[in-house]
Formats: sequence, C-alpha cells, structure tokens
Amino acid sequence: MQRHEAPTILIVEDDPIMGESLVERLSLEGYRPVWLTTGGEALGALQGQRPDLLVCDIRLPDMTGEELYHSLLPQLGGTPVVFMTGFGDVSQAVRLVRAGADDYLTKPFAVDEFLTRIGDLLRSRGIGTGAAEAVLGTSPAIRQVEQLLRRVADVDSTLLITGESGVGKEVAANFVHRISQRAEAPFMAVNCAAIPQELIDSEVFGHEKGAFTGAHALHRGYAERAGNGVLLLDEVGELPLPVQVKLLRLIQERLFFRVGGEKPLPFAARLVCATNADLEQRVREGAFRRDLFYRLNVIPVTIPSLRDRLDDVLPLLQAYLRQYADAFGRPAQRLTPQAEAVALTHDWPGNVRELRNRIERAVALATGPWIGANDLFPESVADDQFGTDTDWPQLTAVRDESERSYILATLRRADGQLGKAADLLGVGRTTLWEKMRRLGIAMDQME
Ligand SMILES: Nc1ncnc2c1ncn2[C@@H]1O[C@H](COP(=O)(O)OP(=O)(O)OP(=O)(O)O)[C@@H](O)[C@H]1O
Repeated sequence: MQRHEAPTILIVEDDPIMGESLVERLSLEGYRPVWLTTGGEALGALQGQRPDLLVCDIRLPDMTGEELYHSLLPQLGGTPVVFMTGFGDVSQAVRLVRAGADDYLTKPFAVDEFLTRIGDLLRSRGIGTGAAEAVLGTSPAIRQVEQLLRRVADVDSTLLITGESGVGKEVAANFVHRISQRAEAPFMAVNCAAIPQELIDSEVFGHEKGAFTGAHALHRGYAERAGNGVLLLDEVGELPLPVQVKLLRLIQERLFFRVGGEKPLPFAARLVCATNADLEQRVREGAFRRDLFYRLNVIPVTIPSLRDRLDDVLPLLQAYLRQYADAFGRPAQRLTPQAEAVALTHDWPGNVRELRNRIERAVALATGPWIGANDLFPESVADDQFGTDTDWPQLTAVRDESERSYILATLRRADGQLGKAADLLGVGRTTLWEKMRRLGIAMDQME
C-alpha cells in the first residue's frame, strides 16, 4: 500500500453496497480508501505498508472480526481499528474494543457519525485530512466559529468569547490554545466569579511575602503561571473595578505587579476573556470600565446557544454516550428514535453542559443498550405519571430509587462481589454495605 498525502483507509467489507458507498464518501472527504472483501486479502495487504486506519466488518466470508483482529495484531502497530457490526454481534465488538480495537459502529449507522469518529481517531494520531475539520461541532454555526478561532489562533490580540452559560466558552478557549503555537505552554483558566472579590487581585496577579496579613510567602498568580501560554479570565465581567485597572495596564503595557510588589513583571501569555454577561450593559451601569471593554473586545467571538445549532445535539449526545459508556462500563449504546426526537425539541437552557449532565446520568443508570426519552428527560415523564400533588415523589425517594438501581446494576456487573462493586462505585465496602441495608438490597435481588 503506497503512503499518499491523503490518509489511507483500509476497508474490509464483503457487502458490495456498503463497501462502495464507504469508498465513495471517503474519497469525497479527501481520504484514500482501499477496499478489500475478505480477511485473507486484508492479511495479505498488511504484509506491505500499513494504512492510517482500518475499518472492518465483523462478519467476513472467511473469518470473524475477532479472528482477523488477533491475526493482524502483530502487523498493526498503532493503526486504529474500527469494527462495523450488526446488532447480533455487538458482544463480539465489545470484546474487541476491550482487546484493544479503537471503536465500533452498529449497522445501520449514519455516515456522518462514522466520519466524525474516524476523523477523531486520526486526529488523535496526529493525522488530518487537510480539509478544515470540525472539532467543536458539525453545525454550520459552530463551524463558522471554529474557522474564526483557527484564523486568530496565532494572533496575539485579546479574544473576547461570549455566549450563554454552558455553551462551551472555555472549550473554545482551550481549543485556541491547543491549536496555537502556545500549545506546549500552560493553559490557565480562572473563573473570576468563583473567587471571593477580595482575593481576586492576589489570585490573578500574585502577591509578595508580607503584602497583607496572612501573606506568609510569595505567591505567583495566574498571570505569572500562564507563562507563554494562554490566560483565560472566565466571567471577566465580575472583576472588581480596581482589578479592572490592573488588567487594563496588563493589556496596554504587557506588565503587571504582584500585590505589594514594586517590580513590574512582564506578561507573556495570550489573554482570552469570556463572559455570559452583557458587558456593554455592565459598562452602561458603571460596573465595567469602558476603556477595558474596548481593549478586550478586539476579537469578539460569540458561541451560539445549543438551541440555535440543533445539528450539534445528536452528535454531542452520541459522543458523550460513548464516552460515559466506556468510562462507566455501561451497556448503553444508542438513543431510541423517541429520545432523539425529544432531544431535538428540547430548549437546552443549560446548553452543552446540560446535555452532558443529562446523558451522563442516563448512561450511569442504564441497564440495557438503549437510552430512551424517559432516561434523558425523567422530569417530563414524571409530570405525566403522577396525577395529584400527594403522589409526587419527594427528592429523597427519587434519589434512593436511583441509587438503588445503580447499586444493583453495579453488583450485577461485579458478579455479586461486594469488594469489586465498591471499587467500581468508588466507595468503601462498609459504605456500600450500609447503603444496601438502608435501601433494602439483598444479594439475591441481582438477577
Ligand atoms: N463543542 C463541545 N464539544 C464537547 N463538549 C462541549 C462542547 N462545548 C461545551 N462542552 C461541554 O459542556 C460543558 C460546558 O462547557 P464550558 O465550561 O466550556 O462552557 P462555558 O460556556 O465556559 O460555561 P460557563 O459560562 O458556565 O463558564 C463542559 O463539560 C464541556 O466539556
């Protein structure tokens, strides 16, 4: 196999329609697909050069995916492998992933989802298609934001990232850092709203020993620790006015002073600020300095709310579903069509953070391969289920029920071994035992 500029993708698939359509789409996306139809051919081809990625059907005419994978292993090196499986063979696919394969897709799958996954895998190996890739999302709105961020990644002017809470402002700042020439230097994120007002100055700029009561030692602030990297001031609108003055000076002169310090220190990092507040409104109210606002607003970037880019909802849900299912060792694999439909009509007031929390919870509680609408939006289901206010379950009851089913599922996974279940849950054996007693879980309930 000749190594071309475009990443080579070896497809092993005996179904002609599937094989042809993958070849066609991969070529359009700038890859170089090579299509073989049997395991034997794949073994032969891999005697020569390695592809950048191997996509393999789990049921081949001459061998199973497992047989092929184990025979190929010595020749694969770090080549990522993705299996394609029918529903009946999912357990084989799961075994393969446990054995080291990178991913699997259950047929029929959406080609866009397939492309996202292989794109991620190739990127994680430092291989790109050369085309502008979608890292933050696939909707046109977020792609536009991503293109802007790529264009300004290596410009040193201040970035001001705005958007509702949970839209991914910190993710965007982190992305800029990762793709910039500063990537090897630190990324320092400071949430200005989370630090008590009287401490912000010394947290951001540091303090000298003895600068104030309690300043027992010299403290280097975030501005200093960011070095040549990126300093993200999240919720910048919350900075008290005196600190705003220091920030203005830091931007204008690229210098700052530790609290109690007399020696100016150079500021070498790139400043990125983020806010979900309307800074112009805060300027009008006198709570934010106008001159600082202009200084920050050199490159404004607005991250659209999730409800305004619904195209991102399903890919994000799927990506997090996979991530949490792997992390928690849960059987969840897919969303039911109803769950997808409800997710697309939901308003997502908490944006991506809400989406992530919902799917994390649903996967943690999942006992089968499907995530339903009720699992994602339990509150709307509860609404229909309970007629009167007295029937309405109290929080403790809901929490107990959810703990109970999660403990039971964990015990099943741990084959009834209490110690192993406690480890999986991250609690001590005694805590687990006491919880089981309180929640009325007997070992024989596990079946
Ligand atoms: N494009 C994305 N892809 C994957 N996950 C994302 C994306 N955007 C945001 N998230 C996830 O959503 C959550 C919120 O993201 P982030 O903290 O960046 O939001 P934010 O806008 O900075 O929120 P806040 O205004 O509360 O500071 C995080 O868990 C993050 O991983």
